[in-house]
Amino acid sequence: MNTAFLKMNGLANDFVVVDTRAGGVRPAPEIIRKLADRKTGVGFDQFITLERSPSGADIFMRIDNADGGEVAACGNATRCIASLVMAETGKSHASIETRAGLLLAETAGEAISVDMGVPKFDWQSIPLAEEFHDTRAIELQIGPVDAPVLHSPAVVNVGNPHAVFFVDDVDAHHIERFGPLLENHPIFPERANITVAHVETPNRIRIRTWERGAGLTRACGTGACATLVTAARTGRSAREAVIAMPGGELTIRWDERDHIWMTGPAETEFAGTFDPETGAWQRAEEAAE
Ligand SMILES: N[C@@H](CCC[C@H](N)C(=O)O)C(=O)O
Repeated sequence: MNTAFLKMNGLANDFVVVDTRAGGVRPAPEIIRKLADRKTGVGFDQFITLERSPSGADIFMRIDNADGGEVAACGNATRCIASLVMAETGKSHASIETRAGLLLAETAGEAISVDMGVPKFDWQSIPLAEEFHDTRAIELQIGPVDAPVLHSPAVVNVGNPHAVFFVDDVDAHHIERFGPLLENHPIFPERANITVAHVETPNRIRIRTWERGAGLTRACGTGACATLVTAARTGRSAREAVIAMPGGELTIRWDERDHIWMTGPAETEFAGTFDPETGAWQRAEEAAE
C-alpha cells in the first residue's frame, strides 16, 4: 500500500515527511536513497518519520539523511515539524522528541523558534577519535602541509557533530571538493557536518555547509547553531547573530542558560504518495499556502 508524504523545507533544506501515526511507513535505507535522488525521486536532503512519542511529547521525530543513515538532529526539520504539530493542536508551542533529546518550539510572529538545547564542547561528546583539551581550534588541516587550504576548525556537538572553519570568503573554498574528505576524516568516528564561516560583523555570519550524509545543502539549522556558539566562544561574534546561508537567514541566540535558540521559517511545498517497497512515487496536489 502507498504511503502519503508531505514535502517541506526550511530555507530550501528540504524534507519528505511521513506520519506513521496516520499509517505511513518508513522505508528501508535503499528506498530512502532512491526517493532522495533529485533526478528520478522526490529529491530531498532528509527523510523525516513522525511517530508517537514514548515520553509523552507531542511527537517523536526520526531523521534519516539522503544517504539512508539515521542521525539524531536536524534544525530546519524541527521547525517544519513544529509547524505541523502546532497546526494539529491549535497551540502556539510544540514539544518534539528526537534522538538528541526533547526540543521545545514556539511561534515567533510568522517564524518558529526552537530551543535546540545545550552545546557540548568536550572531545568525547563531539565525538573525536583522540583527546583534545581545547576544541576551539583542533589540529586538522587540508591541503599542502606548509600552505593548508583550510585548518584548525572549531568543533562542537549540537545534537550532531560539526566542524566550523572560519575563513575570509566562504565562496572562495571548494566545499564540494573537500567536504567529503573532511566529513569522513578519521578524527570524526561518527563523521561530521562541515561548515565554512565568515564573520562579517559580530551580529552577522555567512556560512556554507557540507552535510554529513546529504552533501552541500542550501541551509543547515544545526550548522547555523554550531557556527554561532563556536564564533561566540572564540570571541569572533556576539551571542546572537543572523546566520546567512544560500537558502536564507536564521537568527541564532545562545542564551544565559547555555541554550541555543534558532528562529526561522518553515514551508510546506506539496503532498504525494510513494510505494515503500519500490520507491515509485507521485505528486498529489499543490499544498495550500
Ligand atoms: N539539515 C540539518 C542537519 C541534518 C543532519 C545532518 N546532515 C547530520 O548528519 O547530522 C539541519 O538543518 O540541522
